Amino acid sequence: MSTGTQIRTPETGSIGGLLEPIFALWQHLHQFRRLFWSVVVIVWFSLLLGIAAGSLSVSATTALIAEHTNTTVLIFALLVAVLGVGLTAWLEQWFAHVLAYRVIDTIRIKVHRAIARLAPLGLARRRSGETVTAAMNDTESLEWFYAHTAAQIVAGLGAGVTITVVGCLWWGPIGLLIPLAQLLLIAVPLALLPRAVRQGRRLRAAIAELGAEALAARTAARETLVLGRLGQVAATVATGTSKIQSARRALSVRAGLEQAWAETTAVLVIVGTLIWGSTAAAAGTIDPASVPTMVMLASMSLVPAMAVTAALNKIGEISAAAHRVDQLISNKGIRPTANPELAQLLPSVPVENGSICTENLRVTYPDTSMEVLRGLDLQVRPGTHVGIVGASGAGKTTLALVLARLIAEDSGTIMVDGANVAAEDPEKTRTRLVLVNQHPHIFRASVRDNLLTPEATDEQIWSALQTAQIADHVRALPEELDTKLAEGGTNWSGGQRQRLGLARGLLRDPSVLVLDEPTAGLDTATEAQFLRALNQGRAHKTTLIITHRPAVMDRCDTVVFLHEGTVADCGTHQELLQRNPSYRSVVASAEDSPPASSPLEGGETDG
Ligand SMILES: Nc1ncnc2c1ncn2[C@@H]1O[C@H](COP(=O)(O)OP(=O)(O)OP(=O)(O)O)[C@@H](O)[C@H]1O
Repeated sequence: MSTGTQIRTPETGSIGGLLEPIFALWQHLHQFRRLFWSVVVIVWFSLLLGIAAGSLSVSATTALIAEHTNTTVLIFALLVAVLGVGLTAWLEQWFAHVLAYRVIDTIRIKVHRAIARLAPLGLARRRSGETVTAAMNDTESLEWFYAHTAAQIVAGLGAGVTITVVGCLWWGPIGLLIPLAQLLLIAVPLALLPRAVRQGRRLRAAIAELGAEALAARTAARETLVLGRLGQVAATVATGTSKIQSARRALSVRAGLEQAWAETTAVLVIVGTLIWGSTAAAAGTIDPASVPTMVMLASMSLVPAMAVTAALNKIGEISAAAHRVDQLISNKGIRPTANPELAQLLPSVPVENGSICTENLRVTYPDTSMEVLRGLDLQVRPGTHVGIVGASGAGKTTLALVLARLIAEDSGTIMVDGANVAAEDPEKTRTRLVLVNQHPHIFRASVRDNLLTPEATDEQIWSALQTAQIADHVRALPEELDTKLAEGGTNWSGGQRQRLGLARGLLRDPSVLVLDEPTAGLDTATEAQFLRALNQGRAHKTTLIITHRPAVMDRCDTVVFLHEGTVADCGTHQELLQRNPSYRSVVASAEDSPPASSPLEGGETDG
């Protein structure tokens, strides 16, 4: 079963593939750079204080055993260092998480904006649900980077350099062994980074795929049962789960190896220092009392590298999640925006409420090369009811989407009410031109709230419900307009949901109403009543009706016949039937096919 998930996750991992998403993550930090550097300083202090506390504890113990006079100073310094460790640990947790939550909040907003940009494409391809599942999981997993990785790597490297400098000042050139030991410690995690990236991508892709499958199984629950595909769904879920398990297993094996290497290296460094210190003490080159401190310092000098290793351990998975989020955020979709310069260049034309004019309109969907609208010229006179007819794939819905400014044109002009829509905010155009989908979304809210026009009076609401042929049904509900609907409108039939969607559009009373297959879920009698009511309710107002139903075509003032993204013909239904054989065959095939109905998911059609 394919997921249709929007985000691609290449299987190959490389340092370039790792660095690009990590760089994108750094960019999100820019806005919070002060907080970030505060965390770096806190972690840096925390690491150094830890090293100091460890070393001081050994020095103090040695001094106590040797009954030196300066033990009080050492014990006091140790206490300060221990308190410092506690304080910085607390501050690190606090500040690092504040930083992480703030950055994640901004990413979440960017993800939501990206989804809003892509949703109109999702309307046509019904894939936004998968995108949301993947994007939200991936975004959450970035918390680890901002809270436990980014500042820790920078501070770890900084503390490593500090220790090296101190070591060199103290022991001379022998201090240069410290960075060598640190490099040795992080050598394996660094060498395994490309593998970590590959494993991370495999895991994130498997998680997203399973999420998408779960969503698809929920959406297609009825088809699954009716067509006896329950076993297949279970098998798909089992395959997805085992893919996640195998990806996690590979990841743990690698992470375990890195950890084992780090710990072995640390032990080797400690043992090496002990042997060297004891030999030097025996030879009388150094004070034997300084050997324990030296060993402790050697082990503590690896703490920053340990911190870097721990952070590198997760970096592959983080990079994969970042890659997916970045792909989503940077996808521009084809959402139109206003061009204010155009507004100044264009001569002001008289406003004709309800007029539509397109010239040489061209639209191509992203990630495809096929032009869907190919130089479409359309003229709609104000106050007319116009049918948009064409074979499946002719571009009817695409025309509706571009008119409603949900997707952008490649080129060409669109004038609505005499105004060039490219020059104005799409939101403004949508106050004058309202699109009603064939499958409207029903919110978990009252009928009234579902109409999405809070300022409407009860009288206006009932009139819209009446025109949409749903008033009787609402009147029969226990609390009429205040009756709560289930999420997705699952306690209503498909036809009822569709009529509620129609009422939404009618209530807005725009100068242009675009209806996508408004009667597809209605029986013939209800369709006739609806068309009569629509003619009365929107007399002298422009209505574009995308339809496959001959009865609707016949009621329209004009029918625009689309063929392969252009206007092939235009006239009344009867005129087109007489003169256009292609139109005749489209109408004939519509008559032959059973009435289109709403999807089975979550409700039944009453058509
Ligand atoms: N989001 C999308 N991405 C890529 N191609 C798309 C997308 N939506 C639609 N298309 C393609 O654009 C063409 C026109 O689709 P459109 O939905 O506008 O046709 P239509 O005339 O409304 O068809 P129908 O009567 O079957 O609903 C089709 O070939 C379709 O595959």
